[in-house]
Amino acid sequence: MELIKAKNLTIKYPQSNDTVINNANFMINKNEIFVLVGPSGCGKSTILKALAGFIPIDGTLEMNGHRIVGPDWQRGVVFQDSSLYPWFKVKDNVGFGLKARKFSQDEIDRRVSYLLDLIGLSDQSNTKTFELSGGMKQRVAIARVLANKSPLLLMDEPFGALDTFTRTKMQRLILDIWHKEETSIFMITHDLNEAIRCGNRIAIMNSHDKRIIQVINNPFQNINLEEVEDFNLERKIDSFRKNILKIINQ
Ligand SMILES: Nc1ncnc2c1ncn2[C@@H]1O[C@H](COP(=O)(O)OP(=O)(O)OP(=O)(O)O)[C@@H](O)[C@H]1O
Repeated sequence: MELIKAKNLTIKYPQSNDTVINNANFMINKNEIFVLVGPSGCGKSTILKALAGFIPIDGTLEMNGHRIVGPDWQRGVVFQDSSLYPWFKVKDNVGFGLKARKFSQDEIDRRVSYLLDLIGLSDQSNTKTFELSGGMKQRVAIARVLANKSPLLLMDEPFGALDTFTRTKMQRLILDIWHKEETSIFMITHDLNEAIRCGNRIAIMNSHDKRIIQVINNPFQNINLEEVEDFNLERKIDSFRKNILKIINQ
């Protein structure tokens, strides 16, 4: 089932004559992880900003058949350095959006406690956010977005600032969250192994077409490439990765 539909999506930033995205056409299904890869500067974040409703577009961009005209709770955004309130307790950062939407304190407490359990930070509920590690902060940022039950999470290099070990753990967490919350995820990454581990489908941009040029099904989701011992499987994944690189460099 289709969640997002982009038809002839074209984007120019105000005060610039350059067309950054030119006639892009793609769709994102309900309950899928749609990962976008491509070279630096090709327009990945611009597409994410359009999906979030942060920037004006030409063409059509719809969610559940309704035009995206601005930011709203239905699309939650997680950036590489998500801006949490450092002096807030962890639980207050997670419940912030719900409070703003005037949910009852009971509902907020219930949802926040469930989410802290989900991200493994129940013990840090009352800790001030600035005291957390980078990986923990990113987990709080994800929980804060999940609190709103947005049908679509938009993630721009969410683990880009984390070390490899923490990153691998976060990828597992995302897959776990995705199973439990039945949400859809649009994720940008520079790391092809991350794309292969997380994505149901991988969308590819190159440096000159200004649009998504191909979307491929990923048969290797949920496989942690660092743990693969089967030589044949490793070869298959390697050839899949090389194919993606070939398309990026086209
Ligand atoms: N606010 C802005 N105003 C004008 N031009 C912009 C703005 N933001 C981005 N651009 C331009 O749009 C193009 C695409 O940028 P974008 O950030 O979407 O690329 P990206 O693929 O996400 O890059 P990266 O992988 O390095 O994050 C670039 O040429 C960039 O300079």
